[in-house]
Amino acid sequence: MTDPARAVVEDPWPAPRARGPVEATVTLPGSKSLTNRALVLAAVADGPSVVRRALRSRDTTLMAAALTALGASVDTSGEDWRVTPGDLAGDAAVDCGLAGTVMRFVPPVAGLSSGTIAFDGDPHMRQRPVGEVLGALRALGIDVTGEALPFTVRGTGSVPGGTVVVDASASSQFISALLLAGARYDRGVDVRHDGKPVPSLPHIDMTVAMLREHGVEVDDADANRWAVAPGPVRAVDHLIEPDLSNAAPFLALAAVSGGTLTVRDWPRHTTQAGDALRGILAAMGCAVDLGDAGLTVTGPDRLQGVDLDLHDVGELAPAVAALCALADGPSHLRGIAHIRGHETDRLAALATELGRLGADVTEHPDGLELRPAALHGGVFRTYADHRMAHAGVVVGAAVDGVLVEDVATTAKTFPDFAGAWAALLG
Ligand SMILES: O=C(O)C1=C[C@@H](OP(=O)(O)O)[C@@H](O)[C@H](O)C1
Ligand SMILES: C=C(OP(=O)(O)O)C(=O)O
Repeated sequence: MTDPARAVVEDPWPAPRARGPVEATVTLPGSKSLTNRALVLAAVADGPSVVRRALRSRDTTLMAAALTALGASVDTSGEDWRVTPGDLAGDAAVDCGLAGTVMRFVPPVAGLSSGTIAFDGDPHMRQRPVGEVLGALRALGIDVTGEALPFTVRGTGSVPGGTVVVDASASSQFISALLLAGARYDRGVDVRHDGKPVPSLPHIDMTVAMLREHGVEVDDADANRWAVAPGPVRAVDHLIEPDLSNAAPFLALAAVSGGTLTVRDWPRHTTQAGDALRGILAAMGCAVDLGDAGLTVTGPDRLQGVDLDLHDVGELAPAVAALCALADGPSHLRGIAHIRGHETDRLAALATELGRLGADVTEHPDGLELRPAALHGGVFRTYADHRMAHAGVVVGAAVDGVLVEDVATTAKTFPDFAGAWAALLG
């Protein structure tokens, strides 16, 4: 399959430097996690629906294409995407790209089709974990061949369902995947986790909340158990919130420049894990205010180091690590062994690339320690990881001569990120 993010990069991007306090208000594109859940739920629903202000990025267009391959009709021509469920009787191929949500959320839907569905993706996607999901689908009565990409799902038009035990310590997406389509299985699904603690729990809460919006009965009263009752998934329209995790580099810009940045339309109540940025930035010394204009962050004179457990919000680690590398005091980021299985091994990548720019970093099995050091320019490699690019540009805003390799990899979740970033820094 094609892998645009891995193209050889001749010209790394000179990350623009903040020459003074950045003062700006930004409107961010929609949430990847909300958009891709809304698309899956729409495809298994009992009628047509609309995903308003859908994020248009590589991960979400791959999801739309995957669901189309499975027989749904997804009209992505406007800002609001119209989804009409449909039955698939033939064979199909699904390109997962580097999208965890496509690789994990679509196979449980493929089990409901009546065809042979072949899954593959970018070269690195073959390394990312999915075997627990595939094993669970087999236990629920689906014919699945393979333990990782490439793998094949043979649907028979219905899935028995039932109780299944998985070890979701590598990714919360294993649980979300089994819940999203579970109501359409004959006996529903009763998913139990057995293993080290599940990371990114807010993302499972997001899945449960959205299922309930669709009229699906979910029992999550006990820790490490989620039961979805069999029944129809009601068609409902969704309005997608801005992507709060992708707000991280923008808010970080206020933090490192001593400026003030407002992200418009920041929800007062949300299931997005990225909302944790408010507490994280406050702990680093920023002034944080959630008001009618949105979320406003003002950077301090001196950025403080932090000791944080990011187990629930691992996807924020790259931008937070970049801030810690620029802080005045030592930092320890813990609880994030699972991010070694993200778009790249993020702990190794951050230790290597921040270290290359002069940061004093120690890599631990489950985190990073960073101590104050004088950073300098150089090439910051991104390993086809959008959030590595976010880390690189944050350092580049504060340090002369940082060149970010393959900044276009940000297209995974953010259209024209480099353009939006450059516009802020003039
Ligand atoms: O369900 C989701 O939308 C996500 C869950 C999390 O995955 P992990 O549990 O693998 O960290 C998160 O990091 C990812 O960016 C999006
Ligand atoms: C881990 C991430 O993505 P994915 O949905 O591909 O797992 C991420 O966006 O940080």
